[in-house]
Amino acid sequence: MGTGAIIDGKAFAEGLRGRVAGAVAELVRDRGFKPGLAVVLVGEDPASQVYVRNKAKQTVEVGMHSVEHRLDADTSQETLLALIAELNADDAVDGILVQLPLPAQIDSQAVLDAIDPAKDVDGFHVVNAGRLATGGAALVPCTPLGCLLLLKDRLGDLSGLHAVVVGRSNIVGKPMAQLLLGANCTVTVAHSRTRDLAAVCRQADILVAAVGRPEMVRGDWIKPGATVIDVGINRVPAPDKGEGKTRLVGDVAFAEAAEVAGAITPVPGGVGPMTIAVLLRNTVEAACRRRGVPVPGM
Ligand SMILES: Nc1nc2c(c(=O)[nH]1)N[C@@H](CN(C=O)c1ccc(C(=O)N[C@@H](CCC(=O)O)C(=O)O)cc1)CN2
Ligand SMILES: [Mg+2]
Repeated sequence: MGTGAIIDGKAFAEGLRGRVAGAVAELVRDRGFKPGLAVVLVGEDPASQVYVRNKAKQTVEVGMHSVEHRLDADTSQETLLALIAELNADDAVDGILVQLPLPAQIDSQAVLDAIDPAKDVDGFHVVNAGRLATGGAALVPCTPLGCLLLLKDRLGDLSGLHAVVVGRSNIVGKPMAQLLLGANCTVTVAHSRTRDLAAVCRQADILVAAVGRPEMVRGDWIKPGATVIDVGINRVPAPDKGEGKTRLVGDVAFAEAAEVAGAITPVPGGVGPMTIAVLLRNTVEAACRRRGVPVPGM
């Protein structure tokens, strides 16, 4: 097997943002409303600050209304819930996103479940998770939906393929498994306690790695020709770049895996950029559904 093709998530995300911008322009022109997204950041986590800034910037770039709320790290759950209630009631806000992780004094799921499910553009509310699991009209978590879009773009029909998802988080692993089931894959969910994980991965036509362990999935875990989606974003020391320097790596040992895979997403530039592009798409979808307007093709 030669070197696998690189799946360019950055380019795909750029195309998706262009289609979202087209849909927003159409809604403004023909329906007289502009979708709006509110992002909420609690605390000063540097990575979260970057993500929230990029979300607000890209919201404006596609022509939508953007609202940003930054709260201190010691904000109480009560204060955060009061802000969510305000945003739920604000008609200019179609989507509400609370950046994760939240500080330890806050019960994350309680906050996520306080968001109006119709405005839950992250798809983390228990109602949207339930709808996704039962085939209803859900708002779907952005990262796994981004992975599915990349897979369909690469492979077309996924019916009958064996997909192995490594990781069982509510944010990626579980919704990813639901989406792949919905696309008629045979799905295995593996995790840190799975016995002979390498052998399980070797059965995969589609391998999705979402464990948060740098370069855990090795080249010899991959079936020749498989499509590999690497959700991991791990910052590791890079002494070769100089003292104290770091670099980003995924959950997959990229160079080894690319030798065996049919196609693979890189880190950075693979799944990561899809997350925000899908968030914008979900916001348009939420805005249209709330108003009973057909969702434009994106
Ligand atoms: N409420 C949410 N919180 C978090 C989510 C989420 O979807 N909703 N996902 C992640 C963080 N995230 C967005 O919030 C996110 C992660 C990564 C990227 C991205 O573009 N990554 C780049 C590399 C960026 C870098 O240099 O650090 C890439 O992979 O190419 C965008 C968004 C956790 N929290
Ligand atoms: Mg917590």
